[in-house]
Amino acid sequence: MANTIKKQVVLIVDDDPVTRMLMTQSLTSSELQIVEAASGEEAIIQFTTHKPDITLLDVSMPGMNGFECCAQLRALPKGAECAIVMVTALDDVEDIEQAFESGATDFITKPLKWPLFKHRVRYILKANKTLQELSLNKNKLAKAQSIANLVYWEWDFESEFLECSSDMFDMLGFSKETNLTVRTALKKVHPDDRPRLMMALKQAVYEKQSYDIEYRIIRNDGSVLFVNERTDISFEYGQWRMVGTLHDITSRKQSEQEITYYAYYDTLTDLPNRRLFIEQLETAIASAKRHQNKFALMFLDLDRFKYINDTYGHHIGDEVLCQSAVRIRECVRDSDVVAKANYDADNRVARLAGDEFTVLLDDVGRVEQVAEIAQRLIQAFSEPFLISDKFLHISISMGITLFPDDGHNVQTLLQHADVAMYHAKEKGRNNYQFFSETMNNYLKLRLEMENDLRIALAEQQFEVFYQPQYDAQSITIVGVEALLRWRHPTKGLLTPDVFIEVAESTGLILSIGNWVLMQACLQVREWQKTSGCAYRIAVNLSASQFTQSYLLDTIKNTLDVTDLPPETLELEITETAMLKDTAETIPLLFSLKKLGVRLAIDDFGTGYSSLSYLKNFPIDTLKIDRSFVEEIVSNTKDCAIAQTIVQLADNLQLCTIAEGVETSEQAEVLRKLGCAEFQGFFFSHPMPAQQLRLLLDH
Ligand SMILES: Nc1nc2c(ncn2[C@@H]2O[C@@H]3COP(=O)(O)O[C@H]4[C@@H](O)[C@H](n5cnc6c(=O)[nH]c(N)nc65)O[C@@H]4COP(=O)(O)O[C@H]3[C@H]2O)c(=O)[nH]1
Repeated sequence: MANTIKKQVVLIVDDDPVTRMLMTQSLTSSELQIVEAASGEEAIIQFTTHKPDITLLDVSMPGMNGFECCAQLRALPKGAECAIVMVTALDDVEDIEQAFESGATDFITKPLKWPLFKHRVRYILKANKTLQELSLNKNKLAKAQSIANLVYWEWDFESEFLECSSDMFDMLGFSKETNLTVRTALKKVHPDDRPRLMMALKQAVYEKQSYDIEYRIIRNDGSVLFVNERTDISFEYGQWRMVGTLHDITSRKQSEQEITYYAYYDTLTDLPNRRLFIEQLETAIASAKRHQNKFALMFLDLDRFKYINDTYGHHIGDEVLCQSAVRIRECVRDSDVVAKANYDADNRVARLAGDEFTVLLDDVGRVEQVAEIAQRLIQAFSEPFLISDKFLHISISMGITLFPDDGHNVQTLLQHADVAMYHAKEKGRNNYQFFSETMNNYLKLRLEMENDLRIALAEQQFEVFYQPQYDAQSITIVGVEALLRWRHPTKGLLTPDVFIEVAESTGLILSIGNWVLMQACLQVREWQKTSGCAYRIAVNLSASQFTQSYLLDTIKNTLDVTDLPPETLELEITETAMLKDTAETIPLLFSLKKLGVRLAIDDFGTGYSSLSYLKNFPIDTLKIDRSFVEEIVSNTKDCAIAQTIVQLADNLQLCTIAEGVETSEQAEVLRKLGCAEFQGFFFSHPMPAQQLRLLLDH
């Protein structure tokens, strides 16, 4: 392909044809295209058509003179980029000044020196091209800088003024006319960042060390701009100078802050999350070690939160968490302990997960102070939460550990606070507990037990024992109570008092309970079939089994599978379980009753003893608790209570069965009181199925 170099265009404007001709002759070459105009008016037309690179413009022409023409050419498109050289015969200073004022690039005087003329024109063309390229590059640079949010400045160390790009005035909030000095620019820097920048500047001036730092600028409207300043120091033309760029990194900083927020804060409550809390705890440990002081860690858990979430839905649950966060914060904000340590109280509270919160109290002098705050927190939750027109009562259980007394590292402190919190839950919730080593051992045992229970279930280490229940008059067996036993591989045969509570709290009781139910029904059905007697089987239901929505289906299914006559199955439920949530339990009791099974209240007299519920509930039997039977012979009060229970049962046409009958005297008193049935060691201990079969056979 031919290499076509674009010719540069020269416009010659002169009313004298001879001058035009001579100029053309002098300039004619393969690189230049010559265009002529005989007047200012024609020059405008030619200029618009050819867009020349240089215009040689005669000053004195009839009509529009050279100055006027020059001014008009400059206003045309591309007019600013063309070199306009005034050709004047008048070697007069005023003319020259007027020429520049009207926008001329240069001037040549007549008479023209022809050997020099073409060199002069070529030189001006070249210079103009370089200038244009320079201006183009400058524009490109300015554009690039503006895209990159970059401004620049220059400082020659000796002067106090800064030379800067126009965008820098905007960035700092100065008008473009401002004579910007280092001092005035520094005033815009955030006071916290200023000393750092001044230090860098000093090193630059005295040690010629360039710098690269980030700092904040406060703009006139108060908004904060984050900038990154990079500098370069050089020695040029006998002078030290420093060039710097300022990069607006505000959006990057904001993104960084956002990322940090998501990484370190809980978006629901705005509290520090687990990660930030662990870092704070580490810092607290390091600081307490350095200053040899104490701090406290509180571990809070909302009581019944799961219930609220399940009952009212997650949006209410979330609101509870938010309001709880506010209450905890408020309590801690007022705390003298936190104020004393000059820490940001808001950051002392964290949300670890779900309904678990922590509070760090620094520089604790006396443990009593911590107890006061704990009490204040408990108090703060005594007021109900108002959420979506509902008043919800939520309490907290709290475990407290102290550094260094209860642990030296994050893990131990947290673990022990958790143990203490667990203990608070066990103590009936809505309270706080300080950690103690005994507590720890106890909980370790519990954990072991929980583990063993799972194994027991998987490896079928459970057994059902049966204790006969006798008719008080005939002393014949009318039924049996199924009682769970655990044949532990190392600890031997265990009774429920050792493990039932752990099974309850871990939920394992559900699987265990279902297993007992099935096992007992199968067994008693077999006895019924072989003996032809309608023996009754009493099975204990734990509170959690009783609140399971599928209890009814479980019972139905067990009856179906075992073919047991429903009226021979008696479900023993404690008073407490039955009265926990009567809105739910009453319909359930009626549904169970509809299946035909019998219902007994276990340990009657030890719970609420609210007699009013008896007439509302479809109950068949009251079991007189062992505690009343124990001293029934010697203690008149116990005897009176037993009597009242029997009379009450009679009035309501319920059956009574006395538990824990150990002596014939007790049996005698109870018989006289009118108690219908007996169960106790005096008659028979709980025993394995094979053993009981022998008893039944007799
Ligand atoms: N001192 C004394 N005690 C007597 C006498 N007669 C019977 N007992 C004991 O009294 C308890 C009666 O059972 P409970 O009140 O339902 O109390 C039961 C019941 O609440 C619970 N339990 C037992 N088996 C199960 C089960 O399968 N599921 C559930 N949820 N709980 C069970 O464990 C509790 C304790 O059961 P056990 O240790 O088997 O203890 C049994 C029995 O061995 C006596 O004359 N003197």
